[in-house]
Amino acid sequence: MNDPHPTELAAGCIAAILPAAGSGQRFGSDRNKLFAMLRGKPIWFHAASRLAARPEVGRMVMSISEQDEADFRGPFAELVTELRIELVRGGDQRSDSVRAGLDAVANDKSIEFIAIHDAARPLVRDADLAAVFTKAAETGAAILAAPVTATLKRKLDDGNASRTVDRSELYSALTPQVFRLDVLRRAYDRDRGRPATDDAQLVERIGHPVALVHGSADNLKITHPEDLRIAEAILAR
Ligand SMILES: Nc1ccn([C@@H]2O[C@H](COP(=O)(O)OP(=O)(O)OP(=O)(O)O)[C@@H](O)[C@H]2O)c(=O)n1
Ligand SMILES: C[C@](O)(CO)[C@H](O)COP(=O)(O)O
Repeated sequence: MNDPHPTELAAGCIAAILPAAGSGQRFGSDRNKLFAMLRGKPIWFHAASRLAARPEVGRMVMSISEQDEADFRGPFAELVTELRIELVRGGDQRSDSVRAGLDAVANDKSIEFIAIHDAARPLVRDADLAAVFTKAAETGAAILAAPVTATLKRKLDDGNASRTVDRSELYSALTPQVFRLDVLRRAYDRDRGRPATDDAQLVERIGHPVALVHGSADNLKITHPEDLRIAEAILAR
């Protein structure tokens, strides 16, 4: 049941970290996929502006690659300033990029929570942001997640056989993933570099439960070129 008295988050108590230092291999462009334009603005700007619009978000930190620095400090500089984004250097793995953002805010006494949001997810809904922020305030760790709707198969042998997987308790993890600062700091301090494709996995490893908050399926991650066309169609509604 939804808590009739959700925990209120103080204005400015969240630092948003946007990992934007990936190589976009699956997108197949010679530039960062986050520079692709969506209704006149780059993908990263759509993602960042939705977080920046929330009153709970007091700091915006984006992890960028060395090769993209000239773009963010040149043609994109006005947009970066408009959203008061602090740029930090990302790393080889997504978690290295998140850690760089975490290090930038770790000693800021005004920050109680960290919201990590893929800069590749331009369509996150404001209502979903409010819901995952509220749940994180209640539990210390919460992520947006969408129930799996397709029938899932596990590949057997070389793919010439398969088995159906029970999907009844399965969700696709989305972002933002929101954690109390001390929880995420502890998870990253304990991280010994084992692969992790999201931050919730690191928090699970220190034994802290991570709550799932129903997220809209249109909070898609721009991964392949066709995802951009889907995003354009959604915004054109
Ligand atoms: N070392 C990395 C890898 C990924 N990311 C960011 O994490 C988000 C989700 O990653 P993904 O969609 O996989 O982006 P890429 O890693 O760039 O894509 P690919 O796996 O196709 O190369 C993206 O905003 C990406 O820029 C990052 O900041 N640092
Ligand atoms: C964090 C994430 O978006 C949750 O689904 C996903 O794990 C990112 O994976 P990627 O391979 O870095 O895109």
